[in-house]
Amino acid sequence: MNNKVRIVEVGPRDGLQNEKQAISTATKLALIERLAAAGLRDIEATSFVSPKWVPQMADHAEVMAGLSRRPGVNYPVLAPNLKGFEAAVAAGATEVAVFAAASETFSQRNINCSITESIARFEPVFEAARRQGVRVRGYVSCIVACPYEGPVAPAQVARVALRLRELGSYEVSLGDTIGAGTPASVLRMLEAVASQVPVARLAGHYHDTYGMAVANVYASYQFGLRVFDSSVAGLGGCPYANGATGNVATEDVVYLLHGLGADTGVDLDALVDCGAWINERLGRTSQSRVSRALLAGRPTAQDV
Ligand SMILES: CC(C)(COP(=O)([O-])OP(=O)([O-])OC[C@H]1O[C@@H](n2cnc3c(N)ncnc32)[C@H](O)[C@@H]1OP(=O)([O-])[O-])[C@@H](O)C(=O)NCCC(=O)NCCSC(=O)C[C@@](C)(O)CC(=O)[O-]
Repeated sequence: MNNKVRIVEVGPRDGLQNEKQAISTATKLALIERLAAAGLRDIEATSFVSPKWVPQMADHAEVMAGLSRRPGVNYPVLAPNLKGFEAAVAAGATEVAVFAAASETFSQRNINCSITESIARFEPVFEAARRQGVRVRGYVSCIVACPYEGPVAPAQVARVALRLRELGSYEVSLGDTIGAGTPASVLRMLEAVASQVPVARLAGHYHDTYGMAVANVYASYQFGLRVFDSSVAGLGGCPYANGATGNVATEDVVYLLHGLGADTGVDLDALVDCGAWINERLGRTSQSRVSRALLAGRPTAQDV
């Protein structure tokens, strides 16, 4: 079986979008550059959403203008509608991500419209993207549970994922937004989604609120997924769920996958240094267990 895994690093976007403190554009760019130097080839750089809704991403055009754009590295951005798409492309984006939810209430709170309305807003984005040769990724949030509605039916996740795929998403990323999933609930969801969308077109995007994210990555890898979203040092949080933590830490995903014999192309030591650097900048402690262990000089599975 294919052992190549693509990691989509979402730290500069999902990880930073909820940070209340001011983070300079220079710091964001330095983070992106360090991630690229550590071997990440897909780095979600920013989002072209309303600065009234997400002030931390208001410098999206400056971030895009300042990228060093290493060959072979993609810098996708979020775009919730045509306005965001046009601004993203004008800023030099060659890949965008639209984001829907499997829960009506979450859709309303996150993007101020119903699921059906969100799909209608995405249609012109896909059309424009096709004309301009821009790749589009689709996200589905609340793939296991919604902070307002509780458990979400796997069939509903499959419906939204299929619609995003039919519209032209090259890949659909499945977001456990509040990190409530367990391998059992994630696998139930994956079985439903995989009956509509090929596994090779799916990505796992798991938050770590309940400490289950690495287990969910493992279960999904065994199921056949080969693309995972993660955030260096586990940066992030969710504004819609009290106490929700960030994405699964990239360091933990890389350590897990390398232990399974998978090839991520990521240099774990350089990634750990990058995580330590951004944590120091933000005054945070790492959410990555692997990073904490390595920085404390503990032996790795390769040593013992
Ligand atoms: C989607 C909207 C814009 C709708 O917001 P709205 O208020 O319904 O939009 P509107 O079309 O009525 O426009 C209202 C104002 O927003 C402006 N506007 C309209 N569109 C844009 C745009 N693209 N960029 C900049 N400005 C925009 C528009 O020009 C207007 O400006 P005004 O006339 O009041 O000055 C808003 O709800 C929004 O920006 N929401 C932010 C959502 C967000 O970024 N959430 C976090 C990312 S999703 C996520 O984290 C989950 C994920 C992907 O990681 C997966 C997972 O873990 O589940």
